[in-house]
Amino acid sequence: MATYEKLTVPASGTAIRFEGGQPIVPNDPIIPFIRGDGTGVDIWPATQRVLDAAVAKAYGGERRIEWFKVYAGDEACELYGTYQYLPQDTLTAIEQYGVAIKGPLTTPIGGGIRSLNVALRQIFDLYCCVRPCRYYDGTPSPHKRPQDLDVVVYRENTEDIYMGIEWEATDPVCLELIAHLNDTVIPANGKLGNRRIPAGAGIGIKPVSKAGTQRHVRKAIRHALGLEGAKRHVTLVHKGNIMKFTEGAFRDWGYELATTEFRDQCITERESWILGNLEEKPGLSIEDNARLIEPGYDSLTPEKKAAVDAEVKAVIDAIGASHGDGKWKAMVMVDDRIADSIFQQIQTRPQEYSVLCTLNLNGDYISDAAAAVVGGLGMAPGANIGDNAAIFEATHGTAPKHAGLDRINPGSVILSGVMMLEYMGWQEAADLITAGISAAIANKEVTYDLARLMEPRSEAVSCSGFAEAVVRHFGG
Ligand SMILES: NC(=O)C1=CN([C@@H]2O[C@H](COP(=O)(O)OP(=O)(O)OC[C@H]3O[C@@H](n4cnc5c(N)ncnc54)[C@H](OP(=O)(O)O)[C@@H]3O)[C@@H](O)[C@H]2O)C=CC1
Ligand SMILES: O=C(O)CCC(=O)C(=O)O
Ligand SMILES: [Mg+2]
Repeated sequence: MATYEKLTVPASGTAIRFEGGQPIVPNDPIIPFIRGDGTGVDIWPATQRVLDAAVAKAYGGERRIEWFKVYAGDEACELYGTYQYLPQDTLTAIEQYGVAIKGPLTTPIGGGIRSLNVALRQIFDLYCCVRPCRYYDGTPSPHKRPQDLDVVVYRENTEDIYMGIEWEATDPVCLELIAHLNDTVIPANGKLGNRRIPAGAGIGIKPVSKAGTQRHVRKAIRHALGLEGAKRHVTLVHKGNIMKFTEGAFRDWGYELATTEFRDQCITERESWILGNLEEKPGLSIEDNARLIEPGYDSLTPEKKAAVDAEVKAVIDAIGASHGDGKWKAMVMVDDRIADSIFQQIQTRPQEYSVLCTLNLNGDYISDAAAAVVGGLGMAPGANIGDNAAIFEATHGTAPKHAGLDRINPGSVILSGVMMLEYMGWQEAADLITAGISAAIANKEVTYDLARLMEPRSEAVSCSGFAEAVVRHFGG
């Protein structure tokens, strides 16, 4: 039995345990929660109110959540002492109970502590950050057709520059590292010419591993396998043209996984072109097929032409029988897009995308951008999922200027709670909340962020008022 310095475990309730990466959920799970900094004081109570009411209504007392208050951020320092931002008690509780939910936590810019949010993801190896972005009818949006965007951002959560391995420009270790790189490592590479890291630079390291990439892509593909029609689609989003051995490798390792472990269930975009061309023109030669899939084929060098020809032949030989004759159309399509391009495409051609599988930093940016399309950060939920734990949290931060005013939109944390209920298999309670949110919005009972976008502008309800509206509208 775990011991706690300052926490009191709920008198009743049972721990969720994990088997083979899946949660085994009792009827009375103990769930640790972190209130959060800034607007956490507003959005957490609103969320708890909605989750409890939904569980009570859905299961009539047969199931209930036993909330276990744990501390992080400013609140933790008040209870545990200065600089105790992430006490061991909190880590022990999350480890013991497995599924937790949190409000946002402040991270200072530049110096000061490193992100507690990122630390929690790393400590519990929550390698997938899952952030769905879909439109709720009636939500005002700056976009003409926000309903066309329905994507899930799968953001790798433990690697990339978010690992926080970096050195300040004035740190003697940084100076030593730069000297070593400039004098030994860069010249030894042979391809870096006379490039030098400028004096006075800070240094950050961007690790991206094959194992880290593939366990993440695996979850993204499994997610797509549960979808239907054109939504069975995973896009590997990267900046591999510039960062070839990190972002480019992410793409390559993603395709490798799709075409080995998921070979029977996946088709890549290029493979689909090759098989599609053959279906349209059954006698098509290898060379003509190659010409159709490779823009500028006729201007390529003989070696490059031969490589495209070989690719076409290899695809037809390997999967022509298993995936051809249109069978590939029912499979998960795996393609890739360069990250800057995806930012414009989710605005100009949102209906073409479904699961956006990204590295850590790209996913951070894209999840905020996608949220903006469907009405802003007030409706942007998220989950951090690993094999032995999961922590649910909104995409947004602490929004400090709104803290304590009972006006911020609690929708993102409430929807993160919906994701938690779904993860636990409590779909009936989750559905009540989704219906309640949809109806509250349709009824224009919304917080300031959505009210100011409504035309005509509507009267805003408070944060707690929105929670009450959601509960009132559980029936839809
Ligand atoms: N996972 C986490 O805990 C995260 C923590 N952070 C941290 O939060 C702090 C503040 O970050 P900041 O850059 O200001 O970003 P925030 O996401 O906290 O807020 C930026 C703006 O987004 C809008 N917004 C945010 N949340 C909501 C909401 N629930 N409802 C409606 N609108 C919302 C508000 O816009 P407006 O005022 O125009 O209405 C707000 O001023 C930083 O310390 C940052 O590191 C940031 C992201 C995630
Ligand atoms: O941890 C933080 O302060 C910011 C994290 C963030 O922006 C995110 O997870 O989306
Ligand atoms: Mg972010």
